[in-house]
Amino acid sequence: MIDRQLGREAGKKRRLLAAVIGLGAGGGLLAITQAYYLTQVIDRLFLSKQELASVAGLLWLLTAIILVRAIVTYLEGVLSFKLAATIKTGLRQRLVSHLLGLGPVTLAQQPAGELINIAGEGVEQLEAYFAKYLPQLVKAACIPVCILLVVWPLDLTSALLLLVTAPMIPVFMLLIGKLAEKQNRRQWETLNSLSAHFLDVLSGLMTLKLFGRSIEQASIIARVSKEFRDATLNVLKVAFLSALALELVATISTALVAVTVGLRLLYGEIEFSQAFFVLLLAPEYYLPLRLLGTQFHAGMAGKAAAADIFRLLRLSGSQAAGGSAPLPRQQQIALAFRDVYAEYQPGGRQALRGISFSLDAGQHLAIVGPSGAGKSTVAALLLNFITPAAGDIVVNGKLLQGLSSDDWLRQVAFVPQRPHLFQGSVADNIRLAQPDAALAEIIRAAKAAGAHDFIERLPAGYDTLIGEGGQGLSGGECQRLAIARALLQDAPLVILDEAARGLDVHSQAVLDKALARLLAGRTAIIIAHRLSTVRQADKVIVLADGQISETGTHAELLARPGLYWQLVGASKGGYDV
Ligand SMILES: Nc1ncnc2c1ncn2[C@@H]1O[C@H](COP(=O)(O)OP(=O)(O)OP(=O)(O)O)[C@@H](O)[C@H]1O
Repeated sequence: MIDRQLGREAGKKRRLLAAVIGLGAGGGLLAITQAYYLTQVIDRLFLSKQELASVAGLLWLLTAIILVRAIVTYLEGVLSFKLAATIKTGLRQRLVSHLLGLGPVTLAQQPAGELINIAGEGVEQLEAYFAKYLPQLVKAACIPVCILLVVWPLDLTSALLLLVTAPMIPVFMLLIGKLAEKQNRRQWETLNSLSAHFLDVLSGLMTLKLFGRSIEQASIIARVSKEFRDATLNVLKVAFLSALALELVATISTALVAVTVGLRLLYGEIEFSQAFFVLLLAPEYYLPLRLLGTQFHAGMAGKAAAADIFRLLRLSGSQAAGGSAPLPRQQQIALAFRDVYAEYQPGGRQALRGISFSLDAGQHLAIVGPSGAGKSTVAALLLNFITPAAGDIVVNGKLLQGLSSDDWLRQVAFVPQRPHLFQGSVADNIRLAQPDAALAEIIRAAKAAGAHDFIERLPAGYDTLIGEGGQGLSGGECQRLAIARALLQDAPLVILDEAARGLDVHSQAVLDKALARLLAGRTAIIIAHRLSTVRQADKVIVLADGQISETGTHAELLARPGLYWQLVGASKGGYDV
């Protein structure tokens, strides 16, 4: 009935949990006390015909008990929501930092819509589990036992009736529990798939429109939505059915106690005060069990979401953890790959097989090769997105695996083909590389990146909002912003994934100048797509199927009829792969 992992989470907040349990049990004891004093008041007033004044003390006590009971119920509600909120916040923070720690490669393998749903709606589902289901479960375990202990010495027949009928409720719950769990799981999975599909369609809308497939996708979303509606209706059906059955069991059981007590009262086998006390306690006895039945489904929904939350928390990533050796800021960086192998899944296809090369400080290396040859994997290794499966990467004589990842990544500027612009101002997007940079430094970097002029033309200059929901920028403009970021970072190693094609002559000339400023005096690894870039590189390596097929300068490579010669020849001297 308690999910082990969620139980462990609650156990971490022992004090709050104990307070919630204490208040719940306290509320139960107060209900018994209230019933006792109410019996006393009625007995003295109506059967013993005492004056109202003689029971004034009892009435005050009764009022105080009712008041304290209300306060206890209120506090229990507040604390159980606090317990749920604390666990939810902690779990969501853990989940987000774990997902970020997995790195971009592993994260890209998970459906984004599903991740958003699990971290958002999934964690929210736990509120009902911790704030309602769990406290109710504890109350259902404590309060009936307390009432039974009170009724037993007073009236054995009623006590036996209570004892025999009570287990019917949990037994019935267990019986429908499996069905409810299955339905909740199905509903949750359908919601996950709906979110994943919707996000997929949104991000690929342009492609879908181009191929005229957007209507088809809309009907797929409609179908999944219908599945979700059906799954929700099934959950509700089970919930209504079980609530009805539980109410029925509780009502019949209460009536059974009432009838036997009434008959015995009629034949004088039991005193009025005893009978009335038992009658008042009987509904209080079944109430926690009945309420547990209604909270049960909320609990099952939380359990279904929890399974996914903990699955993600167990997921291990391919991101290199890095070592602990500090790497103070280096003026220059020399690099060497020694027989490096790489794979994206343990035991999976090898993306790089025995790569070795070295690069002196300040040298520029161009990596060329057909699609899928492993060019981006070299960059992914240097950016610690993945760990080498074998072999060593050496930075200024030290093993990269042993170096602090934060220290290392501060010294690497990465300019991807399609840089991501975050929601925020232009200045904030450039400042990403150095959060405390002054505006003057940002403008200097933007000028060197050839971005200043177009930024000035934007509606609010450096304060213009870009990214999602903001002003759109062209591909060339985005690249120049990324170069400005890299210039501001002023890192000794630059990794550049050159955009393949698409810029007009003027924009390309501006971009080339910006790149020349960025690369000057720095060690650089360039995933090259243009012949002009390869020509200027100090070294070129040609990758094919994860291995180095040739290495040399542009002139040396062109002099022999190898893969490079073929690549350049195929592009009629323009090399644009
Ligand atoms: N995230 C990933 N998960 C699994 N396999 C991957 C992943 N990224 C790349 N690969 C595989 O690794 C191999 C090398 O890919 P890589 O992206 O390094 O090639 P590339 O030369 O950069 O190609 P392109 O020029 O098309 O970008 C390919 O077989 C590819 O399918």
